[in-house]
Amino acid sequence: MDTIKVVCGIIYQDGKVFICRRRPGKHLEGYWEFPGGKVESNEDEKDSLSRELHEELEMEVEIKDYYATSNYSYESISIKLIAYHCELIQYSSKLTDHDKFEWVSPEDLLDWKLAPADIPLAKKLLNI
Ligand SMILES: Nc1nc2c([nH]c(=O)n2[C@H]2C[C@H](O)[C@@H](COP(=O)(O)OP(=O)(O)OP(=O)(O)O)O2)c(=O)[nH]1
Repeated sequence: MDTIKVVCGIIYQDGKVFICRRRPGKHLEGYWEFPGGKVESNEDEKDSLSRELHEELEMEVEIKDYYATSNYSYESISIKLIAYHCELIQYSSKLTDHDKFEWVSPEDLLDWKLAPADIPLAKKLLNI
């Protein structure tokens, strides 16, 4: 099975974390995720994350430390989901690939229907 490399941001503002819902028509529609996207070949992970956040959300962040990687096999594809901590610089509610966003307390993350690959990342934030 092919493995794709995906980078995502755990984006904080005032102690809350940003999640967004994949819009209808997308793979995993209706699931909530940490925003990001596929890393192109030879692309630096942080450059890729900045690019995806601009393209999908017109969001600007400061990318901080590497956080963790979650490897997950869906039916037709395996993904290596690489997460970085980020701090929000600027966002004005623009959505393209998603139909909703929320700022949530880390302890409430598991109440949301997260994409399966994201659940280990959310659990790690809670030390469980
Ligand atoms: N961006 C992001 N993608 C995730 C997360 N969790 C997870 O399983 N994924 C999956 C969904 C997608 O199959 C893939 C990310 O690709 P992408 O977000 O660039 O998707 P894309 O725009 O190319 O859309 P598509 O081709 O899948 O329709 O990884 C996550 O937290 N963030």
